[in-house]
This record gives sequence, structure tokens and C-alpha cells, in this order.
Amino acid sequence: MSSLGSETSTEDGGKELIGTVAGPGDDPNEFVVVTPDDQAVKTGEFISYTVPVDGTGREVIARVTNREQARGLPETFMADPNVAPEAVASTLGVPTDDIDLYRLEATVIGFYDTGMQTFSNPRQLPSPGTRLWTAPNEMLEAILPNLGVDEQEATDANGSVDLSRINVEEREGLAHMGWLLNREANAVDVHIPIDEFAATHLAILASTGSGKSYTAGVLMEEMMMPDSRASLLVFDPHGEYSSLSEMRGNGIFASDDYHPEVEYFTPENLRIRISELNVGDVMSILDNPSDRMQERLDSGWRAMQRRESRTWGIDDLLEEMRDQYGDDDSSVGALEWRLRRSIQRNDLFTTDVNVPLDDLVAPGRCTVLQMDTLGRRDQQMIATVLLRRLYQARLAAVRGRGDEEGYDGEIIEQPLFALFEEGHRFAPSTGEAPSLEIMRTVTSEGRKFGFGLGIISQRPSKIDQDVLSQCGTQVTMQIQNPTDQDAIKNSVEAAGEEVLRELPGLTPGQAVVSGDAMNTPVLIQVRERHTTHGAGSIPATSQWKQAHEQRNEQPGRTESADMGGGESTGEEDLL
Ligand SMILES: Nc1ncnc2c1ncn2[C@@H]1O[C@H](COP(=O)(O)OP(=O)(O)OP(=O)(O)O)[C@@H](O)[C@H]1O
Repeated sequence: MSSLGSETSTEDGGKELIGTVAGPGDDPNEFVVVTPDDQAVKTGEFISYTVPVDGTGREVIARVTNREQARGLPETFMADPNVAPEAVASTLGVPTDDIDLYRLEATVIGFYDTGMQTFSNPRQLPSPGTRLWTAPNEMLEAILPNLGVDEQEATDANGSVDLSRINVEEREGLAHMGWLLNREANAVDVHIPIDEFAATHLAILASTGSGKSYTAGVLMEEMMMPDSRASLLVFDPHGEYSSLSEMRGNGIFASDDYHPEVEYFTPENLRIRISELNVGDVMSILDNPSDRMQERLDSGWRAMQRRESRTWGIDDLLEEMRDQYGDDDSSVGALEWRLRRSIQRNDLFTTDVNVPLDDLVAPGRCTVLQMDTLGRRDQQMIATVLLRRLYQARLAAVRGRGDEEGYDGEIIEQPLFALFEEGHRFAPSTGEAPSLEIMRTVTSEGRKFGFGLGIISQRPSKIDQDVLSQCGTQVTMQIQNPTDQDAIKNSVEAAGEEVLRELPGLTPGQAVVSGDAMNTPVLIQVRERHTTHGAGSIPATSQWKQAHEQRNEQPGRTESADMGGGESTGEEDLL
């Protein structure tokens, strides 16, 4: 490795001199850097240079987007793998010092503007000859995520702005997701503001096995820390989050006055009161009701909803429809069969039990709805009814309806965050799902009412595009499928070319974080979980072997398997 001239190449704070600007690049925002250093600068690295802006020297950050060799030893020197190219060079008397030269392309991100609290593009490329440095670790920690660092915090005792002096770890309400992939582990820790993604929603998108639920687990752990004490609700269609209960006894999550609560609900205690369904929900679960049936159901259902009692059932509804249309109406007869089969005989629905929302959600409580024993339609139904009730309860709280005389509806005073594994199941891009409408409502309006959603999915192209495009923060992991990459391109505003280019090459645990929680997209390594990950793949070969050994140990099994001995040949069992 060679140094740039005779100057020392490093400064305090891990800032390293890496090269010199050669000139502008192909795009207006791009420039070219020549660097002799073949180790320090990888694609994706953040580099910096200083330019005068309004009379003040500003440290501008740029991202390296491409790296190629500009000069090196001739390829013929590498023809024999048994002989080092340097040995060939020395035999031929060719000097090898300072021979390697790299050409980097970099895109300007901007300088951090403490007034605007985000990056500002100086709209001026560095002049040829400008010296480039790796951006300092502490500064990157403070300015890559959207932490709203302001001038007061960033100003040192001499009155100069110094972004490296911000101690991110002292700030509250941040989720430590991991660290910048291009730097050493924990050199640049990435802490994202929970308030941002809890308000404007979150999407975690990746192919299966890339680390979506692991990352969701990391974020939930962070949200349940003493300085956040979230009110979380997890819709868990596969029962993947049972290990979150480990947070209860783990000191990392506790403080003098706080221990996180983790509660599990199963379908047995999540029954849906029939009167909570609206007529659209019912239509979606009935088998192809005709127009006449729909008309009768609509009228009957509305009449039932006007009643004071909330504990009516299918018999009461049928009686109402018969009152309206007569005892012999054939459409009511056809509806009876469908209603009894889809609702009355389904244990999920009941006339009177309704889990109080206060039992379900509370500050400092993570509630996991374990729905793995239910079919897709029943899972959607639970999500529909719960989301609708929670949304109404938040709306009532924000609008101060609790103080109104005569208001007897539910109220949830604290903001909520609901996380959906298999998000495409609840907000699908095609086909009917009763939950789609309320998912759209919460993602478009929830911000105003303190109701955030997190959508996890391995098939971004199968998520309703309105819902996906409302997820302001995105954690995107490995995705190779071109249709899913297109869905991300079309719905994720922050997903520029550089983000999309990264996706196929990521390995499990690596992610691009972009959107509202960030000032610019970054590639990170997600940190390890404090709780056990509950969703690993099942190791088939060891489990087959173990199961087979156990089977052999069963006395009856070995005897009947031994066709040569004992009284049974096993043939009797077949007769
Ligand atoms: N940040 C990480 N650190 C360590 N291991 C990780 C990390 N992220 C993922 N893994 C490993 O990768 C495996 C797959 O992760 P995970 O179960 O979260 O994938 P997934 O995308 O949710 O898959 P699926 O779609 O099948 O649910 C896990 O078993 C876990 O061990």
C-alpha cells in the first residue's frame, strides 16, 4: 500500500486520507477519485471532502458507487498461479511500488445541514485535486439516520459545528439495528429513530431465509427497552415469536421501574363477536352470495347493527331477515345455510365474548397473536376486526371523545405499533381479503392517530401497492426475484438504483435501511438478538436420523421389523 505523497494518511477519529479527485463523472452528481489504496475503499463506502458553503468550510459526504483498477501489473505477470506477479516483476526489473491505482466513482450525498436537519446538496462537485477522506465514524453515526441533530447539539465550546461530538448512545427512543457493513463491526453503529417508523410505518422485505423475522425480532427488542416501552401487537401466522417471552426476565430490558410484559393470545381467547363484523366482512366469507342474497343480508345486518344489544347471533339475524322478507323467502333460506356453515359453526365467532382492548394492548407490553392453527381467512378476519377496533379506539383517544358525555366506545390512550408477519396475506395485491381495507386506512391515516404498522413479507409484489408505498421506512434484505425487485422499485420511494443493485448480493443478516428513519439509505449488518431466534429452519437430516433411532427403540417396531425372528412376520398386520 502506498501513501498519498509524503503526508500522513490518517487523522484522529478514524478519518483516513484515501485519494484525490480526478474530475467530474458521467452524472451531474458524480465525480471520479483516483486512489492508490486497494484496501480501504469499498463500493458503498462513505467518503468526505471539504467545500466552502456561504463562507464556511462544510464536510460533504459522498458514496462510492463503483471501483475499478486504473493501473496495475500487466495481466501476463499473473499467467502462472505458482509464481507471484511481484516475483515476475522483480525478475524483469519492473518496479512494483505504487503501481496499483484505482478509479472510484462517487455520488455526492451532501453536507449535513443542522438547520434543515438533513443533507443538503452543495450542487458543486469537488475540483480536481481535492483530497478525499473516509468519513469519520462518529459523524456517520450522527448523520446517516434521521436523528434530527440540531445546531445547538453539534456546536462545540469554540462555537464551531462538529458533528462527531454527538453521542448517539445517550439519545432515547432509538433502535440499535446493527452497524455499517463497510466498516468494522460496531465501528459505525446504526440507531434508527423509533418515532419515525412507528408513525409512518415500516416494511421488512426479503426472500425467505434472509433474516426478516430475525430483524423484526431485533426491532421489537429495541422497542421494548426501558427508554421506549412500546405498545406492540404482533400478528404471527406461523408462531415464530414465542421466544420473545425471554425479554421478561432479561436484565437488558429492565430498569428500576420497568419490566417488559410479553403476552400470548391464541384463537381460544381471541374470539370475534359477530356484531363486530360489518356486512362487507360477512360477504367476503360467504360462498358466492347472489345479488338478492346480498341485498337481504345488507338490510338485515344493518337492522341488527342499529339494535342496542351487541350480543346478537345468526338466529337473531335470520329472524330479522324473515321479518323483513317473509318466512318463505328463498334467498333468506339460501343465506341461512351459508351463515350457519361459515359463521355459526365456526368456533372463531361468538355472540358475546369480546377480548377488551385494554387486555390486549398496554404500554410496555408486547402482545403476540399466535394464529398458526387458523386458516388464512380466519387470520384475516381476526386482523380485520382487531385493527378496526384499535383504530377506532385510537381515533377516539386523539379526538378526546372519552370526555364526551354518553361515549361508551373503547379508548386506547397510548400509540400502537402492529407488526404483520406474512404482510401480503393481510394486504394482498390481488384477490379478496377483508383486512385489506382497514390496512389501507391505517397505513394512510394512522400517522395522525399514533397507529403504526410494520409489514413483513417475502413477496413484495404480492402486497397491495397502496399499503407498501405508505411504509415510510424500509428494511430490504436479499431479493433476487425480478418481479419483487420491480415491486420495490415502484413502491419504495427511497429505493434508488444503488439500493436495488445491492439486493441480490446480500447474505442473511445484511440489509439496506432506507426511507423516513434515514437521511440516506445505508447497508448494514443487523446485530445479534438478545432473545433466541424462534424461526430457524428445521434441520431435516439430524431430525430424520433421531426419529428413526427412536422408532427402532420402540420394542414392537424392532420385533416386527425383524422378519426372521419372533412369532410375527409382520404380514399379519397387513391382512
Ligand atoms: N442478523 C443476523 N445475525 C445472525 N443470524 C442471522 C441474522 N439474520 C438472520 N440470521 C440467520 O438466518 C436465518 C434465517 O433468518 P429468518 O428466519 O429471520 O429468515 P426469514 O427471512 O424470516 O425467513 P422466512 O421467510 O422463512 O420466515 C436464521 O435462522 C438466523 O439464524
